[in-house]
Amino acid sequence: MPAINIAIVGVGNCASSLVQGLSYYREGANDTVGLMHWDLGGYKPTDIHVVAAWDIDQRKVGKDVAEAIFAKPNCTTVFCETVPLTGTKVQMGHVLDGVAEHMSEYDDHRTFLLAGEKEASKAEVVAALRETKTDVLMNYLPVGSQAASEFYAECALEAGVAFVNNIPVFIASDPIWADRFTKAGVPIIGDDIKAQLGATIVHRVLTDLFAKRGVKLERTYQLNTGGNTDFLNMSNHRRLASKKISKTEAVQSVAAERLHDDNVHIGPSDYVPWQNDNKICFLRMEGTMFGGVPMNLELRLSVEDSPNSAGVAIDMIRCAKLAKDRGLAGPIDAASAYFCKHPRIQMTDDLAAQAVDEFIAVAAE
Ligand SMILES: O=P(O)(O)OC[C@H]1O[C@@H](O)[C@H](O)[C@@H](O)[C@@H]1O
Repeated sequence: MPAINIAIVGVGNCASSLVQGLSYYREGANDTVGLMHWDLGGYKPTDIHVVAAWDIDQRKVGKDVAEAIFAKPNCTTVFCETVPLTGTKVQMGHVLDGVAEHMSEYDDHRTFLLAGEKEASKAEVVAALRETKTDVLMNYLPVGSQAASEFYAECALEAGVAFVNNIPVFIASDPIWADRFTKAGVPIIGDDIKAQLGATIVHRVLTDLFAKRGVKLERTYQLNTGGNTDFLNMSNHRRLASKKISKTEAVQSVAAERLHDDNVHIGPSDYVPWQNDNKICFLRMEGTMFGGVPMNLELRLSVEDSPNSAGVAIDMIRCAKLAKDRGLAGPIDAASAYFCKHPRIQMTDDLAAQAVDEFIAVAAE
């Protein structure tokens, strides 16, 4: 199998976990533990190589990706200390609204923004994608980066590179963008990555269970706290809107009956700096069961957010490459439904898992 060349936009915690994972699995340790697929349609994690990367933070720009992933403000757990140099240097990106809160507003770090460093133009990004023979572009910009995500989506379209939209900005699920990818012959998977065993999938599976067992879900909340830049960004409500829509729709879409807005509260709830990349989710579900008798369920989930995302990203990359190999274009619906919170077409996670397996089997033929 040939290699899969990926480019990364936004060398934050999620990118750090992904790149660490590529080394972790390359070293042969724990071959398959923590993966949904070791061999996905003939592609293994060891086939993935980072060939281009963009960021806008001086602490990362100019460094090899293997070093930039450990630069501040990244704070995720280091589970692979020795990541060999990739030979790929982080380039200055295009800023627009793709700037994290800690750099834009109440900010000690503004100086780290590369004043004087020329921003990458669209032509330069497209040329770099072509020169490096990038197969898949991973969008890891901060939540709320609408314009910047659209800029890189445009670059992917022009370069004919598959686009994986990990963030809650609506591109794969937006009919106009979906149509543009279809017409350009370019596959896209998105929107908003659903963590391996995160708040969304747990909440969805339990909501589906209520539906299947005939228990009427009356009220629910999902409160999340964390201390990474994602949570810091989301303390700015302007950047939060699409994230709340994405997370809420992910749960509403599997409920037997849509809950009234007053009875569902799902969102990032608070920024707790000392938590760093540890995310804690508090979940409550209230229902009515046999005989109209009430019940409730409470759950607390504690996860390291970024490895939890990387465990899914490693499969999205390979599905995007399989789609590209097969000449598929536009949103890849099975993969988007299984791996993302806000796909164009929602499915239960059981059906989505089955649809992904079928997609892999057909795509690999
Ligand atoms: O735990 P959930 O609800 O699946 O959400 C997790 C993911 O949500 C994404 O929006 C974040 O950018 C990721 O950092 C995170 O891993």
